[in-house]
Amino acid sequence: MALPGVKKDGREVKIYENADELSTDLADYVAELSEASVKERGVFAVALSGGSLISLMSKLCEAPYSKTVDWAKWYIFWADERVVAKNHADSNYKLAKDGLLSKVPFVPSHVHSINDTVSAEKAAEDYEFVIRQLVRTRVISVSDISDCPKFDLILLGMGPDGHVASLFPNHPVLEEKEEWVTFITDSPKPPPERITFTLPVINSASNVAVIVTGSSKAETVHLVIDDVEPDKPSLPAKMVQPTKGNLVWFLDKEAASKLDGSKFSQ
Ligand SMILES: O=C1O[C@H](COP(=O)(O)O)[C@@H](O)[C@H](O)[C@H]1O
Repeated sequence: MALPGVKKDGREVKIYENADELSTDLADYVAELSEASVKERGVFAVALSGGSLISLMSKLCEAPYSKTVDWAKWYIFWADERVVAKNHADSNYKLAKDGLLSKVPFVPSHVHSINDTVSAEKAAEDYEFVIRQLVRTRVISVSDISDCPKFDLILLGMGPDGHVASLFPNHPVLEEKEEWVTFITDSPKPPPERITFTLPVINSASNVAVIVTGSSKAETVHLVIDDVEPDKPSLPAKMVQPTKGNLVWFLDKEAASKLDGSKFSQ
């Protein structure tokens, strides 16, 4: 069960005793959104990230969710991907395949991984093309205030430097307003070549969840959520502000340890 959290500026912050409790509630949250979306639209379009997120989603592959979630209605995407072969240890697809996709009955043709045989630039272009096709057929909704895709759920992690997806601090792609998917070849965290959803796409989603654990990220969580130095250039995680969608932060106690305590009394 979450410790007392807070709802602020449309953003919900949930804090858990440990990663195990976070994982249980995250499974519940994703399963509920899946059910609501399938009821409303007949499908659930969800974008994953890599990193620690996938092991924190493991409870979704266990009972009761393994049986109750309508996996056949899921369409899977990646909010970011490293441009490496799909069987490479750095691949976000491989991470999800080993930890998630191989454990429950997803429809293989609904799993939209990147083209790993081309350059980062071409992979981003191809991925945006695939998303455009699925927006056209309404597998992915469209935002009513921009022409951006409106994913039912985008799941993000956050690095200690405040990066989300492959949007890194001070990188020019933070300014990208036209493309839905872009690429970088100079990631400060290896591997250097990556593709990533842009901020307009992330901020057009119906639901965005940022899942963060561990004390190494506590200072950045504090800077982002307590809005320290609001006038300074933003950390990428601080720029995640869905225009009309819901934003939920899932934190364990360590990641939340530097938050202003007063903000978390009910
Ligand atoms: O490089 C990446 O890092 C972030 C954060 O990873 P974490 O292991 O610190 O949670 C991840 O969300 C992103 O997808 C990945 O490519």
